[in-house]
Amino acid sequence: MADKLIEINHLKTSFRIGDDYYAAVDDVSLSLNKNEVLAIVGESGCGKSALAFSIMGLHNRAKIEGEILYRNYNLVDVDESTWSKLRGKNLGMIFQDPLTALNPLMTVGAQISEALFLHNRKLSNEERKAKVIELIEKVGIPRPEHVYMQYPHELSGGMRQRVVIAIAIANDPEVLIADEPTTALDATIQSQILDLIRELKESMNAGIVLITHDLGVVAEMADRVAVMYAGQIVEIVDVHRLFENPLHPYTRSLLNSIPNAEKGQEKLHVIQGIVPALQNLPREGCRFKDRIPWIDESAHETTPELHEVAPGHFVRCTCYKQFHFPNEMKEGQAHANS
Ligand SMILES: Nc1ncnc2c1ncn2[C@@H]1O[C@H](COP(=O)(O)OP(=O)(O)OP(=O)(O)O)[C@@H](O)[C@H]1O
Repeated sequence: MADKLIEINHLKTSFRIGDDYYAAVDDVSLSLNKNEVLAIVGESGCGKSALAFSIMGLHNRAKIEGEILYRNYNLVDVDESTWSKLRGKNLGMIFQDPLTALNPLMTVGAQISEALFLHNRKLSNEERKAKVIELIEKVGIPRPEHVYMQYPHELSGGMRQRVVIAIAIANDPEVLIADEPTTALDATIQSQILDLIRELKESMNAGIVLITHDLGVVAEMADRVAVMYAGQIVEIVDVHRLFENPLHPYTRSLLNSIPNAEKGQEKLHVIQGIVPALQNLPREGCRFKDRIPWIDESAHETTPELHEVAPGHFVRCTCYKQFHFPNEMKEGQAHANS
């Protein structure tokens, strides 16, 4: 695990629905390296947050199997008292919605101060206050002394998200999980927050797991990308190859659904359908197969695996070899018939 901060092996996170358990994260294996941003991307409902919450030990009613190796811990097995030492100290989390992440009844200063106090009792009150002001400044909030005394509702959405980030980085975590950190913000503020996370990555030496459904954010921020579909990783590769040579049909359809000025009026290829509910997921076979019915059944594996098709480029199921968009097929046939 030389450069690996976290190594996840065969992680399965299942929720009880009725009398049975259903896996929202199913046999996920991946690692997070030092100083990298690993993006987890996929449609709503594909299991991104379930994965993030599993890494942070925040699913108290789910059944979690497999391994999440961090230092000499398997985070799947650690008890709550160990978690209270690790969470917020070694592993920080930036939540999606700053309004629900912050306590409306506590001032900004008190909330950041509490995050520091939980893991560092040695600081005097004055030292802690100075550190809080420094953190408020570090996340780019003007007039830190004034903001120290303010309540969350007195700040704009972008400033509130900066406070959430100040809390997440208060104890210099080496792993930072950012779950859709800009979804609740408008476009200008979104890019400021992304700039801030990028700067923090440089200054903190942290590994960042960035959960997003936005491929624009992926292009700007990620070093490596794991594409998730229906609880499974379907492709993992570095960000350059993801955009230049996407292989899994799901990845290709995600990329083709981005509006692009160069494409002009050309129609976007959008794959119909949605991620099935957990109870309706097929227990075997390629989970994406129903959304690409024009691909021959024999192209899919019975038990799809992640194949390393080039160094560091992994793709699930052999169906990627035969995948094409329906219109490409028509063009191909037209050539064949001419
Ligand atoms: N506590 C829970 N109990 C039962 N099912 C759950 C629970 N949490 C999540 N799920 C289900 O697990 C699946 C994955 O959900 P998850 O929130 O991880 O998806 P996501 O990719 O993060 O989506 P979004 O981008 O909308 O947040 C969904 O089908 C969801 O309904």
